[in-house]
Amino acid sequence: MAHEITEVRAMEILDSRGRPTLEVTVGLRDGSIDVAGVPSGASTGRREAVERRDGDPARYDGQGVQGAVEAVNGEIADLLRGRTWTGLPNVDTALIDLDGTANKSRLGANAIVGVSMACARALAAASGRELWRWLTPAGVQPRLPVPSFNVINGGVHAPNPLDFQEFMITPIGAPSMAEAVRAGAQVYAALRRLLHSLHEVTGLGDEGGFAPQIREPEDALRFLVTAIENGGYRAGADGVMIALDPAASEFHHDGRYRVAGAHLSSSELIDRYTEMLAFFPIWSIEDGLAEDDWDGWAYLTARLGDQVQLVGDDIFVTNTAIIADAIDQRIGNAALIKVNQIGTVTEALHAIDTCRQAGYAQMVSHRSGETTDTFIADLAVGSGCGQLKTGAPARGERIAKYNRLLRIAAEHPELAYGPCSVEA
Ligand SMILES: O=C(O)[C@@H](CO)OP(=O)(O)O
Ligand SMILES: [Mg+2]
Repeated sequence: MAHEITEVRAMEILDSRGRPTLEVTVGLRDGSIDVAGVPSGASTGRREAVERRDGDPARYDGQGVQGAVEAVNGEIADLLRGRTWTGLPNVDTALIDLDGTANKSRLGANAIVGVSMACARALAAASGRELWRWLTPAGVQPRLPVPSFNVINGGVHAPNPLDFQEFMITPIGAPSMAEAVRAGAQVYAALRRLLHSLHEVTGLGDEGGFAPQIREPEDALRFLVTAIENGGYRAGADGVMIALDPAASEFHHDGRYRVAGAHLSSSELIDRYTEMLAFFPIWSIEDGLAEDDWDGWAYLTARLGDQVQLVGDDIFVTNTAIIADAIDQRIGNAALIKVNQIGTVTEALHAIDTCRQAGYAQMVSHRSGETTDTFIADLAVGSGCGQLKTGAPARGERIAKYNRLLRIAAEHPELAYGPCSVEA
């Protein structure tokens, strides 16, 4: 069904790091009106869609988004308003064409993604369906995703010497969404008690995980296993497993990986992962190597791809063309899906579909800078991908997503839960 867009506007709001971002409102002739908050990354891939920042040092240290706001209120509103649109792909294609660059840098990916998300919401409302249901592609079974809670933060997300960025706990063995969230919260509480007892600081990183003053990744893994057990769970496939996002592009310099003072080659870092897999219940490693190290990734995938999920984030940037190349070259076996990394909802759904066709798993993801927007919870459910990472079970902007999942689960007991997207 076609809809006339009658209203498109944006304003500057703050994200969870206290940096400006956009809130976009889209309204339709039938009266549906909806809003989206735009997230923002810190460890960004080189080939991501580019967010537009003002650069005026007098405003928010040059981080303002007034230019992107003006792009929405001006050029984009002029394009969309007063015209009838047959659906979101139609709107998203028009936005891509209007921008005219390969990386959405002219209007700004932050401007475009906000419009795309708000439009999706307004169109869903007009159809009388919940967003997750409206987002579900034909032939796909929606499902509740297993959550990965980022409970120890390092890298560029925390002021500690830990080089690996994210240490997540995934309640693989939980029987339901509600029990998975409960497990996340119990282990998080147990981890806080453990760190206190060790006189470690329990200050938080950008995604709400603790930021202890440790530097060896294995120390963080030991903390996690102890916290899982202290929280009353088994560390393993029938209980709570561990997912890592080293975000290796951030510590890759001059062909070497700098981990806790050591300068490792790709294969030495892969050896280190192999040892970690032998000693700890790790089921997923994201960005285990840098985005430019495709040879290393090929070797990593050949060595560990049948034992562990290998997720491409910085290397794939939710870009269907790059993912298709990676599939051809047997690089990784899963993709992280971030809507703002590619810039429109339609393209993110396309990336998910490309993965599904090739048997690559998909994990929908937040950004380290977030608002209380819960779009990704609906996207994770609607796409049927089976996996979502959205930070610690703490801090409002992360909790908003987990609480949205709890609400969907409570209202729809018919929805399956769990991480088996590839077969779905
Ligand atoms: O690397 C990542 O996966 C993300 C989200 O956790 O971080 P950022 O948003 O800073 O890119
Ligand atoms: Mg990542």
